[in-house]
Amino acid sequence: MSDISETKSLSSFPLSHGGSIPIVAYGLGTANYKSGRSDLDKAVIADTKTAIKIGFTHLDGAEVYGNEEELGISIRESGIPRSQLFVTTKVHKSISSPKNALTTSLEKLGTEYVNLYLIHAPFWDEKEKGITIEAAWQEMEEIYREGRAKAIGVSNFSIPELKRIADVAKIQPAVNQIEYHPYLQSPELVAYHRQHGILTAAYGPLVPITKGAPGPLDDLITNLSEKYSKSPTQILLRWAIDMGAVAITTSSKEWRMKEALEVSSFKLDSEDVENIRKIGTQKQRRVFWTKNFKD
Ligand SMILES: NC(=O)C1=CN([C@@H]2O[C@H](COP(=O)(O)OP(=O)(O)OC[C@H]3O[C@@H](n4cnc5c(N)ncnc54)[C@H](O)[C@@H]3O)[C@@H](O)[C@H]2O)C=CC1
Ligand SMILES: O=CCc1c[nH]c2ccccc12
Repeated sequence: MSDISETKSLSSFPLSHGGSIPIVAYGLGTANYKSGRSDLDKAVIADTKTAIKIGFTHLDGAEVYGNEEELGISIRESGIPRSQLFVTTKVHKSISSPKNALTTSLEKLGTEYVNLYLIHAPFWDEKEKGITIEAAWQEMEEIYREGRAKAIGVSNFSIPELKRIADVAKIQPAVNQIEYHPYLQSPELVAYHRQHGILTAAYGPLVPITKGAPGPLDDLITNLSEKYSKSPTQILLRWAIDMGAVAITTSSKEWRMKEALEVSSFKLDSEDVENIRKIGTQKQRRVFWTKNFKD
């Protein structure tokens, strides 16, 4: 992770594959995902266009969210040049061939490249899908060399899975997108990221005030909210960023989107970052992919 002192007033973090990644992302995967429908979801388009209009430049999509077409339309209709946006998508269902999967995703997105392409999760049956983690990563590297992804990475990978990649990689992952918040700090994994130049991207950053509430941080978050005149949401998003992670959040409400974007304009004092970290360790809560992780 980046050094905490370096994050002051930054709106992006550098990526090991070149370029930079905005510190806050708008996610299309929880509130927005589309299940089993073939028609366009107009609400997703409206919400995503609002997100782009008010200033989100980092958009977090995935094959399995079923809304890459909606994301593509939102980008085109936003009027913001593609070069000013940072678009992520991920492969999971079609992991048998990441290269073919990306071809389909790019068609749906209506763009020639993504800024970041991720293997969504290491949880697949290698015999059934006919591909190992090592072979999947080698295809990801080809995608990077082709220029169809400006950076490549993974999501939900643990240290043993990252080591399997490290053993064969010519290009190490730039990012591991994981569930990360004060109640799920995965310190060994995050230390591994730091040692190997992998940026942590945090999904579920608000778990302590959503599915993880109530909890030991409740009083501290209320106090810090008063101290900084910022909402509990902003305190938690900023905590993730001040720990060196990109914060991926979502909402269909414009005021919540604005609230999230405003976290670029302040920074928590280091003792407050540390207090949240310390008190957060009193509770452990994983919300996503709970059947797959062995911990
Ligand atoms: N790679 C992966 O496996 C995963 C990736 N993601 C990505 O991360 C994005 C964000 O994930 P989330 O966990 O939804 O993010 P999150 O932890 O930021 O939660 C967002 C939700 O919290 C609500 N919220 C905000 N402030 C609140 C408050 N004060 N009280 C109560 N509710 C509040 C919002 O309205 C929204 O519904 C997804 O859309 C997706 O793009 C999410 C899960 C897994
Ligand atoms: O990425 C977030 C979790 C997730 C995994 N598969 C799906 C499918 C649809 C929405 C979210 C997710």
